[in-house]
Amino acid sequence: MATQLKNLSDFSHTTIPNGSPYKIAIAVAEWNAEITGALYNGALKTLTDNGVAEENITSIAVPGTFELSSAADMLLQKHKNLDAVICLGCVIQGETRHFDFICDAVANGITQVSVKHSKPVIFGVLTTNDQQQAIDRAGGKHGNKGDEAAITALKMAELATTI
Ligand SMILES: Nc1c(NC[C@H](O)[C@H](O)[C@H](O)CO)[nH]c(=O)[nH]c1=O
Ligand SMILES: CC(=O)[C@@H](O)COP(=O)(O)O
Repeated sequence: MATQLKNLSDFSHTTIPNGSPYKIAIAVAEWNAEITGALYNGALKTLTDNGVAEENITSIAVPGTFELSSAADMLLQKHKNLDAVICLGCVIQGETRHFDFICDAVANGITQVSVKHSKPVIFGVLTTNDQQQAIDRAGGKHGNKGDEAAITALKMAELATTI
């Protein structure tokens, strides 16, 4: 179902795992900072609301969305006890093909880092046609994708302990 039809931040809230056992990192892109700041605030609140201790959350900033996968790799390399990394960014379509290269690179990069480390690396990246679509998904009428990324991190962290 498309986001247009639903506020996805409401999904599965009844089954969010208790986050108290987990250590989570958040990497956030500085590009489109108003949007990524809102994603970050949503993710942070969702983690702490669900029991993740503040001292168990590591936050770092990177210049742009393109840098998120290498940042996630560095975090997982350095902090072996992390249970998940949440990557937050916002790429807005411009006039050229730049958008496609960044989106492809970050989606593939995050997948590769996740598989390399066998750890959840969450794709909390907005890839929108315009600024309004981004606003709508960063605490606007379609919810906050930062919340969803945090819930996904908790679900995947729990899955890793049960598999
Ligand atoms: N245009 C957007 C960018 N561009 C910057 C790249 O992410 C990257 O930092 C640069 O190419 C250097 O490697 N980043 C975004 O997050 N959002 C954009 O819309
Ligand atoms: C990611 C983009 O498409 C954008 O920020 C770059 O803009 P442009 O393609 O107009 O150079």
